[in-house]
Amino acid sequence: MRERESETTKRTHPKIRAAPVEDASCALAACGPDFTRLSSCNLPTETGTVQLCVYGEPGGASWVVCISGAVRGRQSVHLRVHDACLTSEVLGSLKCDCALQLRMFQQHIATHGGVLIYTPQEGRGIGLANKVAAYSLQEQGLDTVDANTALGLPEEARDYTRVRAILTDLGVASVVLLTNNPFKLRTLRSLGIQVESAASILPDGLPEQCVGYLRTKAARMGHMLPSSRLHARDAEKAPRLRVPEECVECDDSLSRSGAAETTPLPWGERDEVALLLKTLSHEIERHTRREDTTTSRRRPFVTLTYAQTLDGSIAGPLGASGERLIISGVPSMTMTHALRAIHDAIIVGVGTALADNPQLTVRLTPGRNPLRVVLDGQLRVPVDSKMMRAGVERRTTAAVVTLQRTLCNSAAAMRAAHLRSCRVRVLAVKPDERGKVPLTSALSVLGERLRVRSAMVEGGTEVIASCALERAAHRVVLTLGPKLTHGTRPAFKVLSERAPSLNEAACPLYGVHSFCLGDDVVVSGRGPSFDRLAMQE
Ligand SMILES: Nc1nc2c(ncn2[C@@H]2O[C@H](COP(=O)(O)OP(=O)(O)OP(=O)(O)O)[C@@H](O)[C@H]2O)c(=O)[nH]1
Repeated sequence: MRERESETTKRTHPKIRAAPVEDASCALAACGPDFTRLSSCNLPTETGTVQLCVYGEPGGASWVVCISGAVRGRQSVHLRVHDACLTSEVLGSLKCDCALQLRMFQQHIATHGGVLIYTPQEGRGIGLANKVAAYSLQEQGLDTVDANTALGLPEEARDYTRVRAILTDLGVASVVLLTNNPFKLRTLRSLGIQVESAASILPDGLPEQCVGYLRTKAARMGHMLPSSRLHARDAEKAPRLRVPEECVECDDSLSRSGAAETTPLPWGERDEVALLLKTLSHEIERHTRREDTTTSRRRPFVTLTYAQTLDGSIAGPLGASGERLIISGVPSMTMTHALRAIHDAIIVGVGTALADNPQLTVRLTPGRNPLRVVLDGQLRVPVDSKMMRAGVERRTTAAVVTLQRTLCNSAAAMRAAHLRSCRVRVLAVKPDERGKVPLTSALSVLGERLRVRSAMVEGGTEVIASCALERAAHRVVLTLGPKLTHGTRPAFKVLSERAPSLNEAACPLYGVHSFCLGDDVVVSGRGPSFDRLAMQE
């Protein structure tokens, strides 16, 4: 019997147990020198003849590779890393889309050439017996993620080190990865595999029974799936994707063509999100150049970004239950992560840090995490909150901007020392007339002391309001989620002490542009700090 059995499962599902570790096909030793090509042949298939190679180590599981066309020394080879799913591919299960994706990619490489790596990592690496135990828990109402964890198993146990060894053996120079799964993209890149871009792979004719699984993959595992596919009644007859902006991370050309007639392009090159990212990167670069040459102030470029419902509620816990209000869909969340990745810092107020305990990292797209900054006049942020944790990184990953007078208090000074010992930078500024940390002072100190050149302001209500009142934003990117919440969480506080009138406080945006992203609408415009001259130089 497995020793690390989940206590939860024992209590709530006494008959369902995780299988012994040996059963899990993921229980593979680290990829060593014994992992080699064992055999190969030409294989005629329904979709064309492929070169079939089997890789493995003595006594280990087989990694099956199908190659179509010439790939040695080639760039942009179309690659799918497909993990075994016996239930779907052999038994015809309708619970997931694995078999359809596999067949779609086989058809794709018959036309375009490419490499299919079929891995023995059944059940996302937990093995067949455990996957079936997880299915059994799903019959009792758990979703695919909770079922794994209830068994005491990780939600994701796949290891792609062998993919690198296979591609090296095949001499593939770089790949276009066909997946909807950002985890795969991140993992392959972190292994040093040259992934030039990702394209999504969305088969037509999805069975209604797999919609719940897809929905969980999108909501809990960050899969890039357009919302049109996530409604049971639409799944089967869902049209191929029509609009590119429905899938941000991955290009959707495969799904639009259905039968894979077109070549996947680098993600989002043509779409609105890519344009926004490009514009913003350009503006940040111009702003930085101007600040470096013409002023000693060094105030960062500021992008104010947040999501709100149609009636103006922003994200965060609601009421006593602490249930989170989710506003935007996965494509918009992905856009937010891509925006984070092009900024040096991300700023929130201490209220948000305490209420939401956000990570503020880049997880749904590739890219570097920004410096996480909290405006915290009383130094209340816990050192073990997610955004303060430095992890294994050596560079400064988090900073707190507090008030000079707070540091005169000995208890607060000790908290500051504790934060510093955890590699969190503590900076202090003078208070504004309300006794709070002024956003513009925080920006200046971040620019001057930490060389922050661009900052994204994400919330909460007070910081958003300060951004407007202090006219600090160079650009605003607002996501509108098509929901009504009865005004439970108003986005803006009117800081009436400082603004004689609402009209005086309101700052207009210029060059406003909007586009649909999944079910959401994104509105972007230049803010009051935008400097046209800097952009023209
Ligand atoms: N543990 C578990 N594994 C599942 C379940 N349904 C499918 N799988 C496995 O999930 C793996 C495929 O992973 P997915 O998450 O469906 O898709 P992906 O490969 O990560 O992403 P794509 O590249 O977009 O297909 C296969 O190994 C399946 O056996 C489930 O409910 N529980």
